[in-house]
Amino acid sequence: MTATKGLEGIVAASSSISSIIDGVLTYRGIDIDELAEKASFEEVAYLLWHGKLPTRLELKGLQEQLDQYAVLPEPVIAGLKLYPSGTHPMAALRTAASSLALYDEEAQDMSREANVRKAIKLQAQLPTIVAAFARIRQGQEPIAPKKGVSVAHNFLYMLTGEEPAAVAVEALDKALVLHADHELNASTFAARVTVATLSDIYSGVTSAIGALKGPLHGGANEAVMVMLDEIGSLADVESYIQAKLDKKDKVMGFGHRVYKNGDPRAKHLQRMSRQLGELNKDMSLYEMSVKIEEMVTGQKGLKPNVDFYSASCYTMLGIPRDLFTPIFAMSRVSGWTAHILEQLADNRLIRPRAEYVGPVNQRYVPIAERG
Ligand SMILES: CC(=O)SCCNC(=O)CCNC(=O)[C@H](O)C(C)(C)COP(=O)(O)OP(=O)(O)OC[C@H]1O[C@@H](n2cnc3c(N)ncnc32)[C@H](O)[C@@H]1OP(=O)(O)O
Ligand SMILES: O=C([O-])CC(=O)C(=O)O
Repeated sequence: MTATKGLEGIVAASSSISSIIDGVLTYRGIDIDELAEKASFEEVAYLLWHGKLPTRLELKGLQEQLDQYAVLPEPVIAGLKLYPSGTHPMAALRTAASSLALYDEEAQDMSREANVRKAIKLQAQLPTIVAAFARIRQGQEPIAPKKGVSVAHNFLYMLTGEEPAAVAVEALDKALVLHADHELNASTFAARVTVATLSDIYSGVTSAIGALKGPLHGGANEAVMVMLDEIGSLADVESYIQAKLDKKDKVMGFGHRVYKNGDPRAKHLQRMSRQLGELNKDMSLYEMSVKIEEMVTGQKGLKPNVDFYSASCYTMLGIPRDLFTPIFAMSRVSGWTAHILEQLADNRLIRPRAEYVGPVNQRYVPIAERG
């Protein structure tokens, strides 16, 4: 038995949710380029869960369910108020998402019908948690969700208490579409491993949030912004990035386990970053990002991934950098839950083997003889 480090190239599940074939990403067979231009996030979530685009009536039904479920149980809000100051929003989201199960009477109901309902509940509630926590940590009261508006609109409204600009809603909606699913990435795998023991959907999503938090995965979008803030200006990009490349340090937001010729989502976010810069009449973050890309791609051949240009986009939308990964989670929960439903529909425990590389033929030495 020989281990493959990081399971690179190992096919660990069959799935009909999203595919990456020859560098092309599809959700249920539809090219992400088309979905990014034409679909709303709610349509995409429905597509991921049900394998087909919704009719007008089905979309209306989903909107009504999202409206109904977006309100958090009072004890979950009370819990958010107890977290210590300085708690990272991803840690808060992980804990609060887990606590949702305590107040859902059907948390342990493993029927498909109940699990689809819980997928919609989680989709509705995660944005409310992120926005509520963002306000609570600043000493503000959370804002109740609005009915009849999109996830993107509602999130920006709950964050600021103001009606968001149409252009901001459109940009966030597209970002949510682009982040919704991505085959067997680390957090989705974590979700599938968890529910494959027949644990509940809340446990699966809690595992996934924990896996997304790390900077090699979803946490990279925040790390990109930390880097842009550290650099500070276009004039300082060259020396900063060159020093990183010379030391063989990783430049966050570049490289990918699967895409070697570029992440198809990055171009949409790059375009969005340029457009938001033009709109804000401040091209500095966009220009810094482009310069970083020129250097990293030029010298290392590494291309930007989904986390690179999303950082400048979210900042130009006025979103604090430690909310970037929670925003990723509030989109990806659609994909996680679609994968959980798929796993449970044809379940088998996920339990690979390890290649043992430790000592052999050792004996127990009584404690008195151990020196
Ligand atoms: C939503 C997402 O999860 S997208 C990914 C988000 N993560 C990041 O942006 C973090 C930065 N990128 C990385 O750490 C990696 O590219 C990962 C984690 C995405 C992929 O990792 P792996 O497939 O294991 O690639 P691995 O780390 O083995 O890299 C291969 C080589 O490219 C180098 N490399 C990979 N990414 C980078 C990077 N961002 N900056 C500099 N060098 C890099 C590695 O150092 C390694 O070099 P070596 O062969 O000389 O040792
Ligand atoms: O697929 C991966 O390994 C990471 C990624 O891009 C994602 O989860 O969107």
